[in-house]
Amino acid sequence: MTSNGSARSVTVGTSQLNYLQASTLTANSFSDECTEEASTITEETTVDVVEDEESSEDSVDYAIDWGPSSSGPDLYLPGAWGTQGLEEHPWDDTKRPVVTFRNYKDLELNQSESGGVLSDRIMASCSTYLDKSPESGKYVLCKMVLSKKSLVDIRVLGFHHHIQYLDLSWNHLKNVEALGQLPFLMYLDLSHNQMETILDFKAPLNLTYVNYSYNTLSSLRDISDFWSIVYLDLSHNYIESIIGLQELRFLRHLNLSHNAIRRIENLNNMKLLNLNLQNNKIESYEEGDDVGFKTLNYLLQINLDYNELKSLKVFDGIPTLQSLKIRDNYLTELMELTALNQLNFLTEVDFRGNPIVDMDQYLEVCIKNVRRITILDGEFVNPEKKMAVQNKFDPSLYTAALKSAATSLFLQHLNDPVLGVPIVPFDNSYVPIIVLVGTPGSNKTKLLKQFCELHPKHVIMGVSHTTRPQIDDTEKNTYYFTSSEDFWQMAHDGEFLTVSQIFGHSFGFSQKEFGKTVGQPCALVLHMDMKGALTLRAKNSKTQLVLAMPSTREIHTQFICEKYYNEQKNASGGATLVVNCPEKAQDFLIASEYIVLNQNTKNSQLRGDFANTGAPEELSETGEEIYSEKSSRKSRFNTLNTILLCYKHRRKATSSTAYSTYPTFQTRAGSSRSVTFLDGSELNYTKGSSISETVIDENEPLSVLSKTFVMQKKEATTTVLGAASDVWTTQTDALKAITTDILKMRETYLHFHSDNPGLFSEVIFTDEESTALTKLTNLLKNCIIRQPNVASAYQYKQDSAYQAIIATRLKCMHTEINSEMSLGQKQLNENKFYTPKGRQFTSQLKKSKKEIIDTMASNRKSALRYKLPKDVKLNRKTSSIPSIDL
Ligand SMILES: Nc1ncnc2c1ncn2[C@@H]1O[C@H](COP(=O)(O)OP(=O)(O)OP(=O)(O)O)[C@@H](O)[C@H]1O
Repeated sequence: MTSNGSARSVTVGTSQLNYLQASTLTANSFSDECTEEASTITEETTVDVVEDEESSEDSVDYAIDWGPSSSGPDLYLPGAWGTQGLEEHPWDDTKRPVVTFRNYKDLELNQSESGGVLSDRIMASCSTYLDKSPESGKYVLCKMVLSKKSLVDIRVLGFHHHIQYLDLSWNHLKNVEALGQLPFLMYLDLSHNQMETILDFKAPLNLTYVNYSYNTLSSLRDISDFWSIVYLDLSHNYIESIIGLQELRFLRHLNLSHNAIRRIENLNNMKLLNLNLQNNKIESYEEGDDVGFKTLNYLLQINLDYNELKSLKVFDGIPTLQSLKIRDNYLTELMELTALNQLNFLTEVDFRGNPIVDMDQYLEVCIKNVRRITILDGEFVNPEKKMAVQNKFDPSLYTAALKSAATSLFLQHLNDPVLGVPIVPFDNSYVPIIVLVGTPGSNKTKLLKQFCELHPKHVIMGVSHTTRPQIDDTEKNTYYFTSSEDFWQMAHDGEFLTVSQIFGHSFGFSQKEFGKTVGQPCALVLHMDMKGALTLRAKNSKTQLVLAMPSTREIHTQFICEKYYNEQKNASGGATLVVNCPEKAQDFLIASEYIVLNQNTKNSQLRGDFANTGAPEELSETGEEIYSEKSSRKSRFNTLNTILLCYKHRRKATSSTAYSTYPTFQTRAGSSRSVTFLDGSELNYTKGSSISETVIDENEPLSVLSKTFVMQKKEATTTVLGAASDVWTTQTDALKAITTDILKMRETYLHFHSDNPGLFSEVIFTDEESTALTKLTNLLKNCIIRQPNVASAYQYKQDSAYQAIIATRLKCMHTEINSEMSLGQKQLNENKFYTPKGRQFTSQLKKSKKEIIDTMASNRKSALRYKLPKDVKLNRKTSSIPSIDL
């Protein structure tokens, strides 16, 4: 025997060889030739066996180390029959005793063998290890590597029904019916053949590995008979659609790459771990029962490289996904990445070769949406980068608060303090501050008011500024209701200590408001969200935080419902249109001009920027729309008692049946109008017709109860924007959404509390009022009494140092005024102010005036920057602590 490995001689006992011979003969019906050869081996015959490190493809002889005391039937062979499936590499030749009777290369092929007919001779030289037959208990050949043998006819395999492992790759096979007689077949490699049909033979009992890659399959069929398959490779074929695989409930690895598949379909409920669909023609995501990756609840890896995908929506419902490869597709929208933000286990994504990769902020958006990302486009994502992105888009409560504190400090420093206003440095304040911290809708405002009424002498309620509209008169003293412009002007002027955004509105607590407790023996009590409270805390560590929440989720939900929705009055429900109104609401018209409402609409309110969203009073002769104050949308809706609500306020919404009877704007009797929708379709309507389609997009969300629609007017055409299905929602849905938001916030706050022990001085339940008020009172006592220098803060205005500063500033101003006056006097003397004719300014005067203004400005600046002279010392008197009777 020849070999290409290192040869060694082993003495094999007769009984062993007889056994080998016998078992192989009985089990495999070897040819006579083979039998003869085996029977010529007698006692003490020396057989060449080979240790070979190369693959078994060349069917080299392998050694069997029988061991000194081993005898035939009692031989121990690892991996007894049926256990192979449990091992990692069940047919790994390097771990097992392997047998081959002859070397394939030594065979002189006869005519039929050369023609591609598989014979026992070839099989004997290509078989490898033994295993015990479950039928006879004798050892039989189980592994057959028949790769690259130019095979066309493998019918002889039908006589070897113990084969478990069969490698038939790189042959010319078209028909494999004979495999139907191998009931124990587990591993089948038929890659690189000419197969046109998939698994066209009787299903073995436990086939687990199937490789049909590089064949000519153009379609699939129902292969549910082969239910035991775990690994299925169908790559490099011509398959156009995925069918017939759904019943393979043990299938874990499916390779369909390099085919002509256009749709991801018929994969529902499969337990795949690994799916390779690269190099196909998958284009778009379609909605449907059997399309997409629905209910693939085990999937870990998907490869969709080199397809034609434009959207990532298809990945929405794969909770377990860890790796997503989608190179060289047509992704052009960064927004698409938001589809991945629910995939909590996704750690590796590859978008190389897509247009989005070249977009600004690609990296940030990726990192933001794939929160656990570790490998992006083949490169490790640096944790610092991740942290930076997280701080930018989704900072932790602490980070957000610190950023906000830093911003407000920065703004304060940019702005000179206003002269004469006693601005108390917040960070050095001794004024006790108690902040009730909680989510919106937790009823803390009510509790706060009760607390202030309980201790009118010792508690001052801090009033914040807000851009949200006032709901009713009870809110009069709760906030300073401010326009957005004024609010942000104040913010930029550094007047706020905190700024928070809640449900699209801004809330700020001003330095000035804080100053109002100066000189009073009181504590300042206010309510805020967590970010605002932490900002105050960051600036003044003496701020006492109190977590104020309803005691249970159920009660919290109930409070939210009471606050944001009046269910009693909402008799008949109604559709809510979430309209995203652009800043210039005037550009929009509300479609249903007249809305007939039922009786229950007394509390309907118009909110938002609709004041000028008027429908035209009438049309002029030339078709122009004429507006008047009377026709403004606000007055119209007020008179008609229509329900138009800002979605973002979501409060006191009273719904009722609303009938849209007229289209948007008044058309002259009998005349008709047309509206062009997004998809280009047109809607014609005349006076009296009702319109039920709706849409809109962008910026501020508004709700419109009743089916109405909003359009953008552009000269002659009126276009309806957006897509109706996206924006319509019922009022109940809107309430659900806000409840979910707030309850989520509740969880975050509670976690924050448990993660930061000691941060909150007290926790109170807003639904247990008397206990809560007692706790607050005790806290108040502690706050006020334990402030050692409380009195000196109250004496601030009497502080001589403070007076010295003010005096100096006044002196500077005085100098400034004097210098202005003398300059004016000088010019007056020089007669530069007036023309001979009288009271008209000359250009020279204007110039002089400018000079005066400039001088004034620079004087004022220097006056304001005046620092405390070194010899003036702050002399805080520590007077006795005011008596507090609580
Ligand atoms: N200056 C501020 N900074 C930060 N958050 C603030 C500020 N003023 C008010 N808030 C918070 O804004 C949120 C919304 O205010 P709003 O008045 O709408 O609340 P609410 O729903 O009435 O609250 P509650 O039901 O707890 O009384 C509340 O959580 C409130 O505490």
